[in-house]
Amino acid sequence: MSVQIKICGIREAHALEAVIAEKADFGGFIFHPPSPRNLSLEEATALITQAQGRIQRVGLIVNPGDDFLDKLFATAKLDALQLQGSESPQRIAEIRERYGVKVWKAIAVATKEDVRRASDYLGSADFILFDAKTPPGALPGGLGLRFDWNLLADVNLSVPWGLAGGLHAQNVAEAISLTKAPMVDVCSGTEISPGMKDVDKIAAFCKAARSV
Ligand SMILES: O=C(O)c1ccccc1NCC(=O)[C@H](O)[C@H](O)COP(=O)(O)O
Repeated sequence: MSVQIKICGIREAHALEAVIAEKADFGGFIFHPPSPRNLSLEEATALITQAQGRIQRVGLIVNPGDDFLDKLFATAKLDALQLQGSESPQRIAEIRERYGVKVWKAIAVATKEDVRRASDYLGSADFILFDAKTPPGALPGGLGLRFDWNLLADVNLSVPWGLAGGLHAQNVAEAISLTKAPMVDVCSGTEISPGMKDVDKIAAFCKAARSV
């Protein structure tokens, strides 16, 4: 089976059309006000409706409270929620149960110990995304930083997983060959500047990921 692809940080209708045209598997929509890719509920609802039945829609959020999630799920129909903060396995189980949505957990990786932390989420998360750990005080993702892919050499999880962090068209094939990641996630590697997607970079990334 070929690698699955998620293009994250979609903000514009034409970028979403490009992601769908390239047959990416997942489109990511970010709800995090400090991010240059942040969407209002209104903006997100338009994109999520445009994407319905054409690509799986993943909402990305950091340590969300129920107030925000209640509003989000009242307006937007997401296929999965990606949690990028310090959410505990208990909180993930709670969100899954309360909203009846698949929950992905992003694990911030700098060391082997970080990779081992993924096992804490088996039984609560539906999907594990290994992403690069970012510096204290910085955004928890979308910075184009990568980690040592060798840290994933013996990953063997009972849930699906993916690789993120600093991927782009020029390195994604090597990353897949080395890690055997079944899914790759990219944000800044498909942009000309933070939050501005580029259709040629989206196409090049998808082509390179499928070349392995
Ligand atoms: O992208 C953001 O702005 C962002 C903000 C807050 C939390 C997470 C964020 N992105 C997470 C992603 O899923 C990215 O695709 C992932 O971190 C990889 O980003 P990049 O290294 O830029 O490809």
